[in-house]
Amino acid sequence: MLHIRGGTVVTAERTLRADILCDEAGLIAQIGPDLETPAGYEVVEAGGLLVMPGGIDPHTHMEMPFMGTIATDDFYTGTAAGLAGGTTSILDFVIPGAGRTLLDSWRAWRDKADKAAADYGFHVAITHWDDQVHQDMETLVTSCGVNSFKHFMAYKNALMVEDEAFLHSMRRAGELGAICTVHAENGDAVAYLQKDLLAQGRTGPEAHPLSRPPSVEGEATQRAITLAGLLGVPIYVVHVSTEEATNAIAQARMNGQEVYGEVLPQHLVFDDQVYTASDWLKAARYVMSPPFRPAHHQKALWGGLMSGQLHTTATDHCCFCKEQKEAGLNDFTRIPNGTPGIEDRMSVLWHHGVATGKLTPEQFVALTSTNTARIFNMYPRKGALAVGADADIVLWDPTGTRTISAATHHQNVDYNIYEGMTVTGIARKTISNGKVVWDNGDLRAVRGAGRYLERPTYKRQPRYPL
Ligand SMILES: NC(=O)NCCC(=O)O
Ligand SMILES: [Zn+2]
Ligand SMILES: [Zn+2]
Repeated sequence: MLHIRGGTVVTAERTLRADILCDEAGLIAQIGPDLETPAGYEVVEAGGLLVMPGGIDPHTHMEMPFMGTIATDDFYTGTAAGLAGGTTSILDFVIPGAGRTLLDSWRAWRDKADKAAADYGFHVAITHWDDQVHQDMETLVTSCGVNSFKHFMAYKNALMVEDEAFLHSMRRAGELGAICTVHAENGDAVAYLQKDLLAQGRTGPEAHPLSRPPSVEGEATQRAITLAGLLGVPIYVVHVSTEEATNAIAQARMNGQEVYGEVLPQHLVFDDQVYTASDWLKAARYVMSPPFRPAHHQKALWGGLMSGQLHTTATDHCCFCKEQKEAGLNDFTRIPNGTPGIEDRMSVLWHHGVATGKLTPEQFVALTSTNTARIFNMYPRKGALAVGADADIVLWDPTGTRTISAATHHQNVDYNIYEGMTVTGIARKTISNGKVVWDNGDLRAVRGAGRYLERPTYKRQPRYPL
């Protein structure tokens, strides 16, 4: 039981001086100025610190089987690293293996995630369509606490979903009160360009962004929005990385369509120059999809976040070590796609967003926690500092600094994309379900302490006639 004393509470709506009491059940019991410390409560001094809802990362891939290998951060190490950076919940992805049902796959992910140190929920990927998928979607929604499904328009011959199956899935999700999310890149175009580049002898990581130019994302984003619009269902676009996609989302919203966009901090701070490194491994470590873009796209992403046309920040945390990346030494299309970052999302966004004056602290809370909780129907249990909410809280030092390095990070991966970046804005203490789990450098993550987040459905009416 904790008494968080003397801090400045920041929510997505407002900033005020207040104390917070966290009870035995790990819930917020009281918020107010100058509270008395009840008997048996430990005092956590928060003077000079901001007290904010714990971060929620809506896009991670812990121990994901992908491109012939498995991402190295598992549900324990990955969520523990998140706690060190102020993130107290994640939404990960169930990826159905070949021949496995959605339900079996969901159970397998539940087993894997049992060791998580922080709370977690799942989006479930739909990669094809048949009667079993139709049935399992209902079971997942009604009995398994799943209210979101994922669609990959890229990764042809692997995870890619055809438009017809995507439409079936969106209609079904709409009927069930779930939301569809989408990785928007034209997978056919990517496969075509990859083949072309390899035929030209372009085998190195510098060919990766050439195989997935911005227009490939722009087209797929527009297509996803169009298909969702045909059915009158909401759509959430993951890892928006281009001006084209940002504009498509903003335009659709202006037309009254319910469209959400997610941004990764790495797309806000790195450009396509990362692929020009003469050291192969250095460039390969930045191979992720969508790739890093020419610098002008960053301006559009910041603008989208600042104006409210883009809504959440995530990491797409997906770790592959040197030996795994080296699978693509002679062929860039075999480099496992993915970059780490769960530990650094909040600091990088504060440093480049709030400390530079682009975002207010309240917007920071909205973009790192509250909007995700609202979109994926976890609010106000998550994403809020309110009586009755889970006591997932970060005590944030807005002027504290740290230099990011693989030598000191807690992620189970042998590099850090932000290596050497000194950031202002750090998590001094992280509280997960009422327990201090990160205390100024001391990580006290508990294996298995994380709980599965059952997310109820939305009560929505389609906005257009089906
Ligand atoms: N993003 C990435 O490169 N790897 C993880 C899978 C995905 O989200 O596309
Ligand atoms: Zn993706
Ligand atoms: Zn992803």
